[in-house]
Amino acid sequence: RPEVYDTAAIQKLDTAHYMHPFTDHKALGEKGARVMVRGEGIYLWDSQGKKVLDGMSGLWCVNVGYGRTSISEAVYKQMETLPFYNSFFNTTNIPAVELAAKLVKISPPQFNHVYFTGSGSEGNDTNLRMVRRYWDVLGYKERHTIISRHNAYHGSTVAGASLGGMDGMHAQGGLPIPGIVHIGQPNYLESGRGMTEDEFGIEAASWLEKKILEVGADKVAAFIGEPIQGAGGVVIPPATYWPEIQRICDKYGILLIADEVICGFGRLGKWFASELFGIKPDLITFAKGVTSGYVPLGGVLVGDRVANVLIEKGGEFNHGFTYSGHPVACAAALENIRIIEDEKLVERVGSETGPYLKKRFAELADHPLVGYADSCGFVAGLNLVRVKGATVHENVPFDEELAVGMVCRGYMFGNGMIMRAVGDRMIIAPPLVMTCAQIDEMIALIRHCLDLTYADVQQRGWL
Ligand SMILES: Cc1ncc(COP(=O)(O)O)c(CNc2cccc(C(=O)O)c2)c1O
Repeated sequence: RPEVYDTAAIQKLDTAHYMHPFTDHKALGEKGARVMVRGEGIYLWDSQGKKVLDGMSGLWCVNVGYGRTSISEAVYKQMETLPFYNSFFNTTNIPAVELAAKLVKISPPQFNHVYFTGSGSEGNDTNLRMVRRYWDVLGYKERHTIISRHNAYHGSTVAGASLGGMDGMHAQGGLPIPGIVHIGQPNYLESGRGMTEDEFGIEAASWLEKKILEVGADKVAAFIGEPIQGAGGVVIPPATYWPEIQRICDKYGILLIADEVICGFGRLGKWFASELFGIKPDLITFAKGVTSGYVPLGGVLVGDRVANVLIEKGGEFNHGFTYSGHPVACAAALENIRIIEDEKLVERVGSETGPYLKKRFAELADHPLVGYADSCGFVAGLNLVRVKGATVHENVPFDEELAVGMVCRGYMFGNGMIMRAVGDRMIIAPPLVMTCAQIDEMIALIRHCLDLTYADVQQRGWL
């Protein structure tokens, strides 16, 4: 491809024909989209030759970094032999079988079966149908309700968006669908005032038991949660939260679904975050990091408790997708996982680069704009505040409509760094291949952009 691109022409066509996800199309049309053309390692280039450090791994997914020719070679080879075949009608294909076996090997011991989909949303739609089918087969026809959390993100299909707790999504399309209810999120900053983190973790988990008793335990099928909420702004729960959630699920016999679309495949320093948080989920949703985003793939790790009932007593499970077990996507995933293993990326994030990122990122809390900074493995977030208080609960936020997070994001993008703004919370989820030296480079870039943002809001009189 030419190094020089006619950006204006591409933007014109883009605005004329391409409706982007989660986008105000008209507003975007007025300024034109940034055209990304190449990736290498942790960097991206746009059509105007600008290089940018991809602090978000694309969309939380490019765990092995860009430019992995061994993945494109594996995809090319598979394309050349069997570019597609389905797994309906008693057929299968080798990459899907090998990937299922591989996922069983690297996942916690209760998982011996895998269900493939094309995305994380489809994975959560599969979860909803699976857990309801499980209880039906066992004769508990009433156990159909799934409990989730406010501000959770579980996808954008009707079930995925309903399982999610994003009000803006529910408002478009009459969601949530019946049988899905939400409890508060374990956000210490937001709701933990007057409690220690550990006390708040127990309190937040108790909201699940309250909801179960409100709905009626005999009507609850499952609880779903992200170990760490990603799109909701990197909400890292207190250490006491998940073990208490597990205890409550066990007490009422409720299935536990861990949505690890972001947290899986090494991002938190374990193959799966459930191991880190001391929970034993019955189902794990995965996508993103399974192929590092090179080819769309998602699915569900199906624990023995559910698999055995569906397999031994369920007969035909009437669910599935054209691209379930897609051979090319599975071939990409197999090579992606081989790279993660070969380069020991999970161990590196767990014992070297994750702790280093934690240390360096925490230093940003000394910046006058930063009221709180926290991280876990390779996800991190910091809060931009107008006034820093003596404690995190005494920080004074900016007025929401000033959208200081977007001002900061603008400086980041303009200075060669991609950092996501969720309100005034700035988050990163960098590629797992990042070295300590590159972490230093990223922190320096973030600090520089915080300085620019600070000068800007000072000049506007917003402080
Ligand atoms: C935890 C979780 N579960 C399910 C999905 C849905 O996966 P698919 O997109 O492949 O259907 C996700 C996806 N996560 C996601 C998707 C789009 C935007 C953002 C953001 O942070 O703005 C995050 C996710 O983060």
